[in-house]
Amino acid sequence: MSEEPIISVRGLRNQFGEQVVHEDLDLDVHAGEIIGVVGGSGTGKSVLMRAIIGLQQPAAGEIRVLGRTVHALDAMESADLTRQWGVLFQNGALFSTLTVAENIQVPLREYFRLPETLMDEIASFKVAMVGLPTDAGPKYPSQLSGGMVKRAALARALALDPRLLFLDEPTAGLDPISAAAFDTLIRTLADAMGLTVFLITHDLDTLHAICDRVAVLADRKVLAVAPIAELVKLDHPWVQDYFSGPRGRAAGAGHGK
Ligand SMILES: Nc1ncnc2c1ncn2[C@@H]1O[C@H](COP(=O)(O)OP(=O)(O)OP(=O)(O)O)[C@@H](O)[C@H]1O
Repeated sequence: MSEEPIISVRGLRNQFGEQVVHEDLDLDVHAGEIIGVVGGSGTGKSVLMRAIIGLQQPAAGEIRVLGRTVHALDAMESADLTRQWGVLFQNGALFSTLTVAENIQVPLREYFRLPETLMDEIASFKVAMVGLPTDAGPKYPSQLSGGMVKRAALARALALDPRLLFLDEPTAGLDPISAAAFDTLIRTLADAMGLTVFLITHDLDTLHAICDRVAVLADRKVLAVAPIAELVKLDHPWVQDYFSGPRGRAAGAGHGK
């Protein structure tokens, strides 16, 4: 693990009017890890992700990503940093009027002027990388299954070969078999590409299967960050309900824990 965390959040405060979502929140994410982010509905997982990628201006605190302070960059520095990460938003729809290949090329066109043949080669490579069949490239999103749409969106998020990947509930809405296959894909790609992954999920199987550590959001903070085996020992009502309730126990048992 590198000396400086890839993501470092200190004293973060986010609020909307009177509603304080985060207060004095700290979090470090280390290079090469898959960190799962969990918490009850409305605890601010998506807001935290949006703050880290610069889409939500915090009321206080500092966020550093890859050694740079996210909310203190000029437009060029910001663009330079932004291309180091890929994002799959919660309802991260593809552009419905573009084919899969064209969707993958959107971020490429934003940053580079490349010959069309090279664009097509890159799109084909990304399609293969996420385990889609070759003929998925010319298809429109409406012609794909839910699992294939997620893979295509992942291919788009990986278009610029990012160092960091942000995923907001990537397996939501998938059947268990497709979800497990998607988990495996994330782990395989993360290992192969040396990616650091910030993964918001409610899916206990995902946490057990692929996360190195899990951050629990509660009481406006990151309550704890640890491997699941340690987290389950935490004496906090939400943590106990979540990890040691029937679904948590079943997911743990399914992964030999
Ligand atoms: N742009 C916004 N304006 C006002 N309130 C917002 C905004 N974005 C988020 N919030 C509020 O911030 C809180 C945290 O929202 P967020 O979407 O981060 O929760 P979450 O933990 O990701 O929830 P879930 O698990 O249900 O997706 C919620 O109460 C939400 O209503």
